[in-house]
Amino acid sequence: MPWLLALSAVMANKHKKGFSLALFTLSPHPGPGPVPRAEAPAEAAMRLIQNMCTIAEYPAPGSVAAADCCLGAAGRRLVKIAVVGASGVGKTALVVRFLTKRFIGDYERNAGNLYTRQVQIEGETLAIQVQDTPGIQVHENGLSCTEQLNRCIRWADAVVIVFSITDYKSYELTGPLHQHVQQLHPGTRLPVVVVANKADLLHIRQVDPQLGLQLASMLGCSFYEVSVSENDNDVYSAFHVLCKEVSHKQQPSGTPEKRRTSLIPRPKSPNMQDLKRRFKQALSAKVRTVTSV
Ligand SMILES: Nc1nc2c(ncn2[C@@H]2O[C@H](COP(=O)(O)OP(=O)(O)OP(=O)(O)O)[C@@H](O)[C@H]2O)c(=O)[nH]1
Repeated sequence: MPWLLALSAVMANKHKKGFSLALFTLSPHPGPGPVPRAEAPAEAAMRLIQNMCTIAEYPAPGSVAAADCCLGAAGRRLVKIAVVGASGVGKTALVVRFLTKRFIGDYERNAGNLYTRQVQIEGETLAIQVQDTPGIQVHENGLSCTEQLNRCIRWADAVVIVFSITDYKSYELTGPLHQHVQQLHPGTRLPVVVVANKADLLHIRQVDPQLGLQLASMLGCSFYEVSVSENDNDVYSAFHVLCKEVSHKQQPSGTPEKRRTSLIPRPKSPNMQDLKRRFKQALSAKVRTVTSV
């Protein structure tokens, strides 16, 4: 579609220059929904692009600067999220829905774009970067993750694992993928949310909602079954929950630390009588030394 190409070109171009796109809608609000049929596609794409502004230059995932960076534009705290899953499950659709509140319906095969927006979490504005990743191919002998994908996972503070309810294989990938994510972050537990997409396609469902829920709770993750094509609230909630988890993790609570230190017993104040006695002893020893000389 030419208008889609125009949008991709703008995104790709910004990308080359190291820019990210940001949408200045901060909190959930009733979105305009899918692009109305009557609107000319080129017009819709232009409106979409105009809604986006560049807020900052960010280092690309994988670079040393990116790895060290935890502050976004204007000194805001930065949360980096990678969206991973099998091919065709709707990763790009999910990211675009989250960024623009729109479902466009036809996407270029993923080129691994990085997007930025701001969100309000518990009264604080956070800059969040969302990395769309190429679909993982499922092989007989398990996961086949490219180095590019591994770099994105290492770069991320949190991960969204997406599967499609119409593709059992994509569901089966979730467990091994979660394990892989955690292995790439040794010594810490990376926040992960599991998203089952395409909930509108009930007639071709292959994955029961209970299965997704059970798996996610076994993995210790939040779970959302969503239809990116029909609804943006659940999509927003999934990202919001993840950002909140990262935000809490980034701020190791000062209060328990304080509480812990206050539990350590203070040394007893020295006994005055004892001090006087020791002082006299020291004094008389000194007098003895002087007289003996
Ligand atoms: N019916 C329906 N279709 C969806 C939904 N989400 C995505 N799709 C469609 O699924 C197809 C694949 O979507 P993408 O977003 O390109 O999937 P992807 O996971 O990024 O795919 P790769 O780039 O190959 O990894 C597209 O035709 C989307 O329109 C949904 O919630 N419902």
